[in-house]
Amino acid sequence: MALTATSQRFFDSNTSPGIASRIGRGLFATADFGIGGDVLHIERPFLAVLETDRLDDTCAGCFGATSSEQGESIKPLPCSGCQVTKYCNKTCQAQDWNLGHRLECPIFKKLKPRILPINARAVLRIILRMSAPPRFAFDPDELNLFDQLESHMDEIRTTNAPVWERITLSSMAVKRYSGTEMELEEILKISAKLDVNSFSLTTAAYDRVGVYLHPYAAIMNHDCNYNAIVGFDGPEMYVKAIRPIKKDDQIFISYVDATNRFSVRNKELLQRFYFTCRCNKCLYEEGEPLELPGAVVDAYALLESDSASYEGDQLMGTITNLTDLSWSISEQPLVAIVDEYIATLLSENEIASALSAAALRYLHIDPDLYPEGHSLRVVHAWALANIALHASESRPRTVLKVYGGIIDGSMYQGGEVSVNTKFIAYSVLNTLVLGGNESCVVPGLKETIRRAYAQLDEELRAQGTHLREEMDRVSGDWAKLDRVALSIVGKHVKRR
Ligand SMILES: C[S@@+](CC[C@H](N)C(=O)[O-])C[C@H]1O[C@@H](n2cnc3c(N)ncnc32)[C@H](O)[C@@H]1O
Repeated sequence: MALTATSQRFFDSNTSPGIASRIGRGLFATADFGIGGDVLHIERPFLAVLETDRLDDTCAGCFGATSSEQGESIKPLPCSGCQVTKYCNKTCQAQDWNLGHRLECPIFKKLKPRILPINARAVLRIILRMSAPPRFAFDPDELNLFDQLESHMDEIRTTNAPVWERITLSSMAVKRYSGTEMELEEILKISAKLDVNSFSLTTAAYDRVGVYLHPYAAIMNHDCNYNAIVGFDGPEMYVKAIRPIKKDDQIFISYVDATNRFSVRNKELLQRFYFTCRCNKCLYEEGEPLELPGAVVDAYALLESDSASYEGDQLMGTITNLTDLSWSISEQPLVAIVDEYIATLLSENEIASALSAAALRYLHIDPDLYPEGHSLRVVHAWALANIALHASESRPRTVLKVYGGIIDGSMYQGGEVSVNTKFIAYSVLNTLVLGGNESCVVPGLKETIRRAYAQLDEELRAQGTHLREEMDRVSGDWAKLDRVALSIVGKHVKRR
């Protein structure tokens, strides 16, 4: 299983594969890591393919990293051969060309205007590179690792008819369009491996743009109480420690949203990855009551429906129904409903309400759910700063609604308050950049945050505003924002 010097060129790792008790192979630390430490950094993907609906607006070489590096959005231009994939520049194009586009480009061109679905494009690329001349083929060591991955093919075939049908159809399409002599059964196995071993390819801020596979990263096992987190900076994958990891500890990531209840996590792990989790958290929570209150069942049903149809008022109603039950604000499904509420308010251009909800997440939900420096905590703080900056564009102070209700047993009247949103943004960015906490976000996002902070700092100084002298007013605004945020879930919510 050792990798030779050929493969090591493409990734840095202080890990080594080993046998994990009862769950096959796993990756183990060969050094100590502090929070934010780079457990694994893979520069060159084995496979990274865009979602079909991102092909038009996202570069298939850097996956948006060049735009965020330059601080402005770049409109990618189509490949002159197939016109299907698009690129920021020649460097991005060459990157994708060498990772397999040269092999698939004529097939995409022939199929136009039809575009194969993401899974079929991913499997096609694997098949083409497997049979390509050595110059264009996979690194032999990486391919050898890919061969060893589990496929769970029999479980998929016997227990998940819709997935099996999708895998079968896309494998048949790949066989036909690639002209490969590989047996269909072999292609089916590759498709199944992709399904159970791939990662969501995301932007640095965790928006899904495609699918990613690397057979070394795929050795990492899952634990609902994970110690490392995956992030992407364009095509580069980072795995960072979210808490201190000691040499010889096993590296665990979470394959699913670990903030979910036991039953939800387990259903997802079984349906998507075909295993029953054996981690300590699951063993401990296994006996959780199955009967959930009606409002909770309704909230889960809402989360399973199409998010494009959500409305802010409807989500606020769901939040109220859950808080009426004294449901904790850092317990699912309330956490996911608040996330959807923020996204929906932004799409409705309800910036002031989105700011209040993002403040609730920043001040009261994330600190309960994630350790300091956890990527999602940083990404949510960055979102709050951006919403506040957006609000400050129209007027310096934003009026926010306070809902009436009971907080800590005291009755609060509803009403309005106003806050200086530029100061709110500045203090969030200041904490992110100078707060002294190690963060698990990828270098590209760290740099983007640092640049935004420097720019705002310069702007405020040029206006003669010195935040140190404004501290009283800034803390006053935070106190108001806190009141606004808590009033969203006001009834019965205890302060931490
Ligand atoms: C992506 S692979 C990880 C590497 C795998 N252990 C191997 O030996 O190749 C995922 C598979 O590992 C096993 N696995 C990972 N985490 C597990 C967990 N928490 N509980 C039980 N099985 C787990 C399951 O068989 C799962 O399908």
